Amino acid sequence: MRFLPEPPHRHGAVVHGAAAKTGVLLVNLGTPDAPNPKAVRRFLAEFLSDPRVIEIPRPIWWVILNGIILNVRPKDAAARYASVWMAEGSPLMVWSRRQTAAVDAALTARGHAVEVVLGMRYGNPSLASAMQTLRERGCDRILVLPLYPQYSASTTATVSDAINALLARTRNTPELRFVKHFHDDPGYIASLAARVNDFWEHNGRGQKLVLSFHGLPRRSLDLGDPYFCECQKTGRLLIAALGLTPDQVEITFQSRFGAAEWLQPYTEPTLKELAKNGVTSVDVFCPGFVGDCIETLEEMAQEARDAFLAAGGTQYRYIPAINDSAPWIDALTSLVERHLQGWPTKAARSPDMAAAEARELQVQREHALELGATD
Ligand SMILES: C=CC1=C(C)c2cc3[nH]c(cc4nc(cc5[nH]c(cc1n2)c(C)c5CCC(=O)O)C(CCC(=O)O)=C4C)c(C)c3C=C
Ligand SMILES: [Fe+2]
Ligand SMILES: [Fe+2]
Repeated sequence: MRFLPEPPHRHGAVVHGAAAKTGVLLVNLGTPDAPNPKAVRRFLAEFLSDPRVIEIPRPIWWVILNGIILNVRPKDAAARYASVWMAEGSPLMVWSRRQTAAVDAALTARGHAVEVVLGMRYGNPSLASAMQTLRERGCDRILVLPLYPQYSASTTATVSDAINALLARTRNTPELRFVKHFHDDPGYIASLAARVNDFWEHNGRGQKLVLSFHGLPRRSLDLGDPYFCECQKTGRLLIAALGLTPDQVEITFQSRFGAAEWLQPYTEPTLKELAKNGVTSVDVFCPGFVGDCIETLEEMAQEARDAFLAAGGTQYRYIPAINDSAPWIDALTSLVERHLQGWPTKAARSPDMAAAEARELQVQREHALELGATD
């Protein structure tokens, strides 16, 4: 077993971690580095090789992935990514970065001295680089918060898998906490409701509100994954917060991938059905995505719109995700704060103490160099 290099530290009289800090690692799925087939292929190869995502026996899946999917999908997906790419990059990256910076600032404003970084499960910035950043900043306690409100093995559990795999190669491991989900968090629900109400205030209300969640293979539900039920609960709570009745809303599942049955009802067929049944205007919102990304901006705001209008609908409006809206940043900051309870996070250090810590860090670096550290 080869261990990852340890950052500079000191033995003996100085207690390890005397100046240990608390880190917060926000994690999202990840996205290609560029909207071109090569970058998309690299991203999809990593993502779709994860056995938590595709639960098909490896030899069979390897042939399908490398023989078909990675030859066909990147070109088409690159064009779809290009259609939503922002000046600063992929929407998922842009919103994740803004959320990270905003939570960092909000925690500081609330008096916490913690390090907040962003890591992506696939692609960049990798979880390895994010964990390394936290180590270099002296974090010996780390709170990991996957930015998925609803737990699923294919999204949330694979984050803890990856972090634990990194720690399995680390000698001096940090103290760790994982947030499992926040599908029923009152602050999250309130920020969803605020987004929808705000949209309606400015644009009026459509006949139906469609709440579309990312899908999963139906089999995951049968095997005990709570994702489906958590989506339903988020939907129920949001409907209540909006003061609506269930008949004014459809809860659906999008982004079906592959030939197997996925969670139902499917979003696009439901939209077509609504149009055929005389519903002419719909408002579409995706509560499971805390930031807009290709799945919302391309699939929901473009593809699904075309399908609804082609089926006879006349007005289709996509309501943007909660992104960096003030209520959501506030809710996310409170969520972090709550999960940090019991860990020292306050910046209650005098300038003298800060100077002493800086000197100590310098001594530790020199000491490590004497010992021949190379990192
Ligand atoms: C919100 C939760 C998500 C679940 C659950 C989820 C499951 C899941 N996804 C795929 C396949 C793909 N997903 C893709 C993009 C994508 N998926 C999520 C979130 C969930 N996925 C996000 C936030 C994104 C956007 C990434 C971005 O760059 O913006 C893609 C890539 C896009 C495409 O080619 O269509 C695939 C493929 C599976 C198989 C799965 C569960 C088994
Ligand atoms: Fe040491
Ligand atoms: Fe997905």
